[in-house]
Amino acid sequence: MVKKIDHIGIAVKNLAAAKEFYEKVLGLKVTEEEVVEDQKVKVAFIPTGDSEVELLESTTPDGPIARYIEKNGEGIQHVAFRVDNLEEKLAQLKSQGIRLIDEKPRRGAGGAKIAFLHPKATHGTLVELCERD
Ligand SMILES: C[C@@H](C(=O)O)C(=O)SCCNC(=O)CCNC(=O)[C@H](O)C(C)(C)COP(=O)(O)OP(=O)(O)OC[C@H]1O[C@@H](n2cnc3c(N)ncnc32)[C@H](O)[C@@H]1OP(=O)(O)O
Ligand SMILES: [Co+2]
Repeated sequence: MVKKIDHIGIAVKNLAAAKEFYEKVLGLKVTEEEVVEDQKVKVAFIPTGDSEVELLESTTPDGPIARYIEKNGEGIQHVAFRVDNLEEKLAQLKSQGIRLIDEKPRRGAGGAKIAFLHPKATHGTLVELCERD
């Protein structure tokens, strides 16, 4: 079951500069920062009520965030939905013929289990599913 929007993933060129906008201008607070090597990103999480903003800076010129910015500029790169059982959800989507980027859960920020669905299968949005303890 999908529970809520877990986070909105925003691709930025410079994490420090973007953090400054969210903290100093919007008055929000970054609570966690982490490098996720598997995704070639450095992330900062900003809670906003029941969901979070995830700022993403690429750690390499060839990662998904670098490629996204190259094509589109900075902006919303994905929407992440919280699910209670990721493996079960992926099996269901697979049986429905939905194009998955990740057929098995990967390790995301904060130790979450994550998997991406292809934007061509979702009416144009890169969707992340995530399960947290
Ligand atoms: C840390 C973790 C966490 O939360 O814990 C994260 O979030 S990591 C977040 C970063 N990691 C990821 O994004 C991993 C999953 N992403 C990927 O595997 C890739 O970025 C893909 C989504 C498959 C795109 O790959 P690539 O750029 O090589 O493909 P491409 O440029 O040929 O794109 C294929 C088609 O999808 C579209 N497309 C590409 N990226 C898109 C996006 N972010 N949102 C919507 N559409 C997108 C392109 O415009 C193109 O459409 P047209 O053919 O019509 O032109
Ligand atoms: Co994410």
